[in-house]
Amino acid sequence: MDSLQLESSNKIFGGYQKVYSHASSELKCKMNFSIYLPPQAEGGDVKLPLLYYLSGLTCSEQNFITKSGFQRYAAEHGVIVVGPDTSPRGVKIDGDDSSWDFGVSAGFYLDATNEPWNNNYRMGSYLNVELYDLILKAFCNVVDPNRIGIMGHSMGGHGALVSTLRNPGQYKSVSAFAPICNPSACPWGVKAFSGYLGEDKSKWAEWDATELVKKYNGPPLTLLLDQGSGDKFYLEKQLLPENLVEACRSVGVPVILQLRDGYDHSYYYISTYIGEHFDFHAKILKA
Ligand SMILES: N[C@@H](CCC(=O)N[C@@H](CSC=O)C(=O)NCC(=O)O)C(=O)O
Repeated sequence: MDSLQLESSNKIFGGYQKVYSHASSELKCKMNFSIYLPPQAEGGDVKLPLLYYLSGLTCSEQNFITKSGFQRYAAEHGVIVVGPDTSPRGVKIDGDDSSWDFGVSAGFYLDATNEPWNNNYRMGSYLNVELYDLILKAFCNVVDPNRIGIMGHSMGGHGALVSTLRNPGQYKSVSAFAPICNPSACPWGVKAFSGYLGEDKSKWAEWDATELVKKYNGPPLTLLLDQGSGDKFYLEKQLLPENLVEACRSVGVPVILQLRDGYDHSYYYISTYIGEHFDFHAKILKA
């Protein structure tokens, strides 16, 4: 683990919540990620399932580990959980900090093709290749490479869905809280995709779950979508889960949409249902 620097380590529910930093070659900057090692990882003689959690706009790796309470469920199920940051950090591109929904902490888990973003904003390759390989190598004694799933929230829900649909078989289970389901058709997505990918909408479709699912040709997959009915971003049509459900149904990809009465977009909502998502993933990853 020479290339990893331990930033923090705290005991919680019998395991350890750690944060590491490393130099990313894709993003050309120093990045943090979190990893929860449940008590079952102690000793390193059992290989455990791994879940990625992708956070939303304005987040770092800290929001999920301090606010969701997921460690209780990860410890119960014996699942390792990794949480990357949401964008490159400290690369200083003009305009990267002028709004909260584009640039810093808003990397959208894609590979930018438009200048000046294309040099650093490569979160798609960072997550699905660089960090993925680094985790398998650095934690090879405890991670089972055949039992990896992914989940996320909002922009991170979009990231979880597109990562799964673009890389068939890499993630065996997927779920999302209040995901941005059809970014080509909502204000957040139009702003991000115009900036990172340019105006050619055929490139947008490559990073849009509602478009990708229509062409999915991989192992059987059930998408678990979770949505609070009182979420202001849902009501403002930033999230559009119904579009993804309709696309799934049109091609026969199983999808579950859980509508949660009165819940908003916050970590109060996520912490209420995170246990159900661990049950969903554990059932698939431990089958
Ligand atoms: N600043 C915004 C609200 C930002 C916000 O709600 N961010 C969400 C993710 S939104 C989609 O990706 C979040 O997870 N925030 C972090 C948290 O700890 O709650 C506004 O002004 O509305």
